[in-house]
Amino acid sequence: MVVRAAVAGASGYAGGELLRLLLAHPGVEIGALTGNSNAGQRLGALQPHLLPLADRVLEATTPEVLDGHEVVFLALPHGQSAAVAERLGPDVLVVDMGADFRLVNADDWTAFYGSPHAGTWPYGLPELPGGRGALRGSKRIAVPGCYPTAVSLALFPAYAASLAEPEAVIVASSGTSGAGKAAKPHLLGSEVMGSMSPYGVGGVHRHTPEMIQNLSAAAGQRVSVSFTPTLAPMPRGILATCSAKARPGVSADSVRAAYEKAFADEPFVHLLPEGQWPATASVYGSNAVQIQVAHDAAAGRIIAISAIDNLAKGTAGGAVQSMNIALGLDETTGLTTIGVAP
Ligand SMILES: NC(=O)C1=CN([C@@H]2O[C@H](COP(=O)(O)OP(=O)(O)OC[C@H]3O[C@@H](n4cnc5c(N)ncnc54)[C@H](OP(=O)(O)O)[C@@H]3O)[C@@H](O)[C@H]2O)C=CC1
Ligand SMILES: CC(=O)N[C@@H](CCC(=O)OP(=O)(O)O)C(=O)O
Repeated sequence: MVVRAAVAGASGYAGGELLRLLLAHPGVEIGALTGNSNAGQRLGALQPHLLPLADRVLEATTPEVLDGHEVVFLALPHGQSAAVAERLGPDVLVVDMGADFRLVNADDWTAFYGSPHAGTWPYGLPELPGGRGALRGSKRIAVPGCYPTAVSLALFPAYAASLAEPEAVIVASSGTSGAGKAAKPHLLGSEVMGSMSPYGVGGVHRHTPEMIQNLSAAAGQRVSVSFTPTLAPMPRGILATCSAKARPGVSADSVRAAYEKAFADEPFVHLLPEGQWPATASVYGSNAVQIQVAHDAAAGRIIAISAIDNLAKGTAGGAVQSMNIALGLDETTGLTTIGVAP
């Protein structure tokens, strides 16, 4: 089976990474490529690493250009997907890499994104409890945010096994590509190089409600989340350090056993051997997730650390993995766990 896939937002970072993966996917033929301000440009001028597509010209992002494909990926700024998606037919598999359809609670959407809620689609994080069932045969997929991917995978086993109190504290560092290609003053090279800095502090980052949604579903009760993102001087990668108070009676052995059970059959999530720690360099360019967990007995806390590539498992790789499940393909088709090092 070969499906024809269009990519909206092909000039951006997420769209570019998606095309890199789709070029190596045996079940996908690349159809229309669209942009916004760059419509009419050669892709080679914008994504020079995608040599086989260098002479393709970006079209405008319209439903007419995107319709007629079996799969349409939307790699657009949040708030832009809904108007396009609603004009695509019900038989088209639409995979939204933006935030528009991730949240269940409309009030959360409005509070963090400041616009009316477009709706909720099946959530593209297959590793979560019940995750694959929601995606099989679906024609609509909401790809998770990059931080919620890293954080939810690091902490859901502790909540699913009732090992942690319902309050989580998370500090996560992201590479600069997480913010997209558009120029922003705090992302100038001279601001970022050789420095790390926090942003979105105090419960205001828009990924916070998404983390609460995922962890609360795993726990079966509301989990509060204190999330502090930091910017790291690297192009890609997220390292999420997550901790929660351990419930009475929890031991290092019970924590380890819960994580081993959660990830035993996962093709992309690797619980590292004890004593080895996740590193963004190890997952660079791959769909792999590295996780390690420890029980800090003195502090009475569980510490779970994850590393992902924000553009791979954190968006484009996660999108392809979920597309594979929706289409009934092997989940790993076209995806690698092999990183690039050093
Ligand atoms: N970067 C990352 O690590 C992650 C990104 N995402 C999500 O993926 C989506 C794309 O992000 P990213 O690639 O980083 O962003 P970029 O800024 O790099 O790319 C944005 C893309 O959207 C297009 N675009 C901009 N404005 C509009 C508009 N009004 N209508 C239609 N198209 C428009 C741009 O086209 P043009 O260049 O032609 O103007 C470009 O192709 C976002 O929703 C983002 O949140 C999700 C997880 C991680
Ligand atoms: C480093 C950096 O700025 N990262 C971005 C990640 C957000 C992102 O891409 O998420 P969505 O998919 O939800 O838009 C940020 O914190 O805003």
